[in-house]
Parts: sequence; C-alpha cells; structure tokens
Amino acid sequence: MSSAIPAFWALIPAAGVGARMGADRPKQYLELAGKTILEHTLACFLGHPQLRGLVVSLASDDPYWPHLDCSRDSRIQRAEGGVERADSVLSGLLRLTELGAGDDDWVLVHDAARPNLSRFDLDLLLAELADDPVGGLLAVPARDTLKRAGADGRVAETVDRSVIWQAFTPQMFRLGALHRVLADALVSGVRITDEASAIEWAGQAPRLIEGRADNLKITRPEDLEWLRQRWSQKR
Ligand SMILES: Nc1ccn([C@@H]2O[C@H](COP(=O)(O)OP(=O)(O)OP(=O)(O)O)[C@@H](O)[C@H]2O)c(=O)n1
Ligand SMILES: C[C@](O)(CO)[C@H](O)COP(=O)(O)O
Repeated sequence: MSSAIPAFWALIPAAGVGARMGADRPKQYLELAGKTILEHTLACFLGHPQLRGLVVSLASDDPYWPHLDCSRDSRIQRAEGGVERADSVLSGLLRLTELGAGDDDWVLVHDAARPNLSRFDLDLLLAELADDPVGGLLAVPARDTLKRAGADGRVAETVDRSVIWQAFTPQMFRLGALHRVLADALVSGVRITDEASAIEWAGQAPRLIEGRADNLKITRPEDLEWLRQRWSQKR
C-alpha cells in the first residue's frame, strides 16, 4: 500500500426498496446496533480526513430520511435516486458536479447496504488506486466451488474459480470519466449493476483490490441477522 491517500468524494446510493429483504421499510432504514444501516454506512466516511464531500441518493418519496439526525448534517448533500441503482449513481454524480467536484477528482461509490466497511479497506483502496490511470474496486476472490446452472436447474458446468472475484464497493473512479461512461451506457441500454461494468463497457480494465469478505451487502434477512449477531459480540 502506498502511503499517499488522496482526497475523494463519496457517493452513497440509498434509494432502493429492498425487495429481497422483504421488510416493512427499505433495508437501509432497518436497525443495526441501535442505528439504521444507512447511518452506519455514512459514518464509515464522514470522519475521514480526506473526504471532500458526500452525496446520498435517496428516493424522491423517502419518508424516513428527515427523521435521522444525519439529515441535518451539513456535510451530507442529497440527490434524487432513480429507478435503477445506476440511475441513482448518475444523479449523485451530477449533484457532486454541482457541489464543485472536478472531472479529475476521485469519487468512491459505496452501497448504503454495506455498513461493515472497515477503515483499513477504505484506506487500502484509496492508497492502492491513488495513481491508477483507470480506478478500481474492492473485491473478494471466490472461495467456494462455483457452478453454472443450466435451464433445467441442474449443474451445467463447474466454473474455474481461480479467476472469479466478487465485486464489492466502494468502487473508485475519476468523476468525469465515470459520469461520461455511465451516461453513455445507460443511453445505450447496457445493463449496469456496478460502476466498474460501465468502465469495462467503455473498454477499460478496473483494478481489483482484495478486501475483507465481511464487507457484505445486506440483501436478505439472513445477512442482517448475521451482522447483528457479529456486532453484538464485537461492540
Ligand atoms: N434504484 C436504486 C436501487 C438500489 N439503490 C441502492 O443500491 C444499493 C445496492 O442495491 P441493492 O442491494 O440491490 O438494494 P435494493 O435495490 O434496495 O435491493 P432489492 O434489489 O432487493 O430491491 C443499495 O444501497 C440501494 O439502496 C439505489 O440507490 N437506487
Ligand atoms: C454494486 C454491487 O454491490 C457490486 O456487487 C452490486 O452490483 C449491487 O447489485 P444490486 O443488485 O443492486 O444489489
């Protein structure tokens, strides 16, 4: 890890509905250790000395945000989320530009649903990519044997896992480049599920930075159950 940690902007997409969680509210507003998941995720960034500013993309009809203390934190600016995650990210990039972020500034996009990001992993990503010409993302090499499913629900093949990684967040790219490729990809109808796939679609190769596997995305109930149990033991 190089020593220099660059200044950066943070963009937190938090406009999802959490369908796979099946809760009574969007999962980013579910409780974890006495606060909402979203508050914990924001706290991963708000104290960082190199943070230049933070935008959170929220659903236009989000009734929960105004009830959080952090909604009155002047360091946090809002953007209006969209139908898909990529739309919410694009909206956040536009807001960052309005706030004065420049095309060459680093932007870290991090899922609101990943509250367990460690400061070590955040600084590792920043330091490793500080001088990278493309940018990259935190990721974890596949640990299990991986199968490709056939239409019949049976194993079609066992995939070579030695070259397979799970993409996590933050994903770190220059603002101008990410804005351009994401906007172009969305207009082209390309399915974009993370920022790196837009950069790849444009012909560049983001760098994979190995991070902690417990930087998990809270997606289904068992994910939150696991993290609640882990945090109750650690804190
Ligand atoms: N239109 C959307 C969809 C998702 N997200 C955010 O992107 C992150 C990762 O998305 P995902 O885990 O898929 O969240 P949801 O879309 O809410 O979950 P689901 O697919 O189960 O509905 C989440 O923090 C979510 O809030 C967003 O900002 N805008
Ligand atoms: C961005 C991401 O977390 C990387 O793994 C993932 O693509 C988000 O996917 P989701 O379906 O929006 O949760």
